[in-house]
Amino acid sequence: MSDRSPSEIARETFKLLAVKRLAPTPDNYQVLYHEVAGTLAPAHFPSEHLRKIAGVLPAKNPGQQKHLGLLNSAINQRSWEGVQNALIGFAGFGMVSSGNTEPSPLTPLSPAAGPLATPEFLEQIARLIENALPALGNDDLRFIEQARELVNLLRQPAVDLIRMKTMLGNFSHRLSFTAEDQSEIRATLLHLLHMVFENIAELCLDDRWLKGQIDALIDASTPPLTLRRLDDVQRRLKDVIFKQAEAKGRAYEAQAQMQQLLATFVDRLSLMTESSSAYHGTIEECARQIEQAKTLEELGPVLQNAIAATRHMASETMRSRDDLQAMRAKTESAEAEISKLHHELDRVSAQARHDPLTGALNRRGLDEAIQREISTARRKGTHLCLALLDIDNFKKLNDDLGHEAGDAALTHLANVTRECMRPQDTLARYGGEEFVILLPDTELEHGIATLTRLQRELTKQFFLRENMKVLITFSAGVAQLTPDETAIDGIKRADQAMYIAKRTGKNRVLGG
Ligand SMILES: Nc1nc2c(ncn2[C@@H]2O[C@H](COP(=O)(O)OP(=O)(O)OP(=O)(O)O)[C@@H](O)[C@H]2O)c(=O)[nH]1
Repeated sequence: MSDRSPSEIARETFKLLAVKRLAPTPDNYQVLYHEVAGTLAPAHFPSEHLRKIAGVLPAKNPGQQKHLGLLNSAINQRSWEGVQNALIGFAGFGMVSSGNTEPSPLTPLSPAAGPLATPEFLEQIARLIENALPALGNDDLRFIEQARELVNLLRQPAVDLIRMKTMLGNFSHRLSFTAEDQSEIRATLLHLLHMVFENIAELCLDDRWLKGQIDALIDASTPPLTLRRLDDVQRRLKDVIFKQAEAKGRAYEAQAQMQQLLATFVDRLSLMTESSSAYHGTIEECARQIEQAKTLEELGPVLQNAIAATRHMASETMRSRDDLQAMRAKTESAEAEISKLHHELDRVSAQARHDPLTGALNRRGLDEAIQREISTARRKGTHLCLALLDIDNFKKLNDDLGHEAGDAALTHLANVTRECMRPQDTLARYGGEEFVILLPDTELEHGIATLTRLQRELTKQFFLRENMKVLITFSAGVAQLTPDETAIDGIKRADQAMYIAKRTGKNRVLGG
């Protein structure tokens, strides 16, 4: 330790700074001071560098400003501990300050919290978990409980991050199992559904309509699934169930008819047996009396008896024959009625929700689809467009090329439209040569663009008839449904726009 006075040491230090050509900074001065004084220099403290860092740190809110102030004063005091605390405080701003119950982004959640662990960020994780839950089903009660606990914890004003980390880890572990289970269950259910369809197909080999529907069902329920395709499965299945219920009813009816016929037949048979055994008895008795008769007078009453018994027997037989004939006629007429019903049913069920010619939905199918789309759009707050298109000069096409060509042109249009549509769009045959397209989540401008694209597509994909390229054009009206408009009003607006498109030259798409 030097015995010189501090002012002497200071003078010596300044000389040394000059000799060593060092800048007279506080750090350099301090180091040389201790060298001259022979005292132990404290560890180097990079005040200048730390001040530079403090200078570039953001001070966007009072919390950051406060901790920057603390940092600067710690640098001035050359306190590593103060610097460390100020930096941790700066990084973890965003917790409830003492004495204040309101969540505040100004104070740290905990020393371990990073700058992202703000209440907003934690709320996002809580919502993510809540939104994911419905997709994972309700089977695993422990999993749901765990998720709820986690969501509650995330929403607490002062989050224990260590506990949250452990719970998030456990949750994510369980989530992976549950998600795997769900995917397995889905695949197995689909497999079962296919088996059910195949089984129905086996049972109705003789019914071409049902077989066609079953093939379509198997096709529509093959992944990748979309809500639209599942909806198609549902509608087709309803048709199949309807038709099978009717077929079962018919089978019961035929069976009851048969039973009645057999019962009458057995009745008649027993009556005839009774009458014929009585008749045989009478005839045998007559034969015995004839054998024993000695005179012609004795034979008279016996013959009378025999004739009466024979007449009775003949009339009984006639009655039974008439009854059976009437029964047969009744059965035949019932059979004819059933067969008529069968044909009617074939026609009705084939058209239950799909148009048999184009495969598009029919009016009934459209009514259901439109109601569903309207409620989805209202629930999600999205836009729904309805487009109504009518083929131009279709009568001429029919007249020039024949009705069959007209049918083929309708099918062609439906096929090209389906190719152009998104999976969530719906095509329905509204009338003879009129179609409706439902465009969910679509604003008017995009609805019009979609129909214009379909027009262009039809100029590329010609309808071919006897090696002739026939251009099919249409006029269309598009309406975007307003929040409280009914399906009928929406279609009416689209129809009016389509009508104007026809009146103003055809082959046009107009907004309604
Ligand atoms: N081939 C066929 N023709 C049909 C069908 N449904 C309706 N039609 C015919 O479509 C034609 C429609 O004729 P119009 O209503 O005069 O319409 P258009 O000839 O297209 O005239 P614009 O609409 O003014 O362009 C009629 O001749 C109907 O017989 C069908 O399923 N198949």
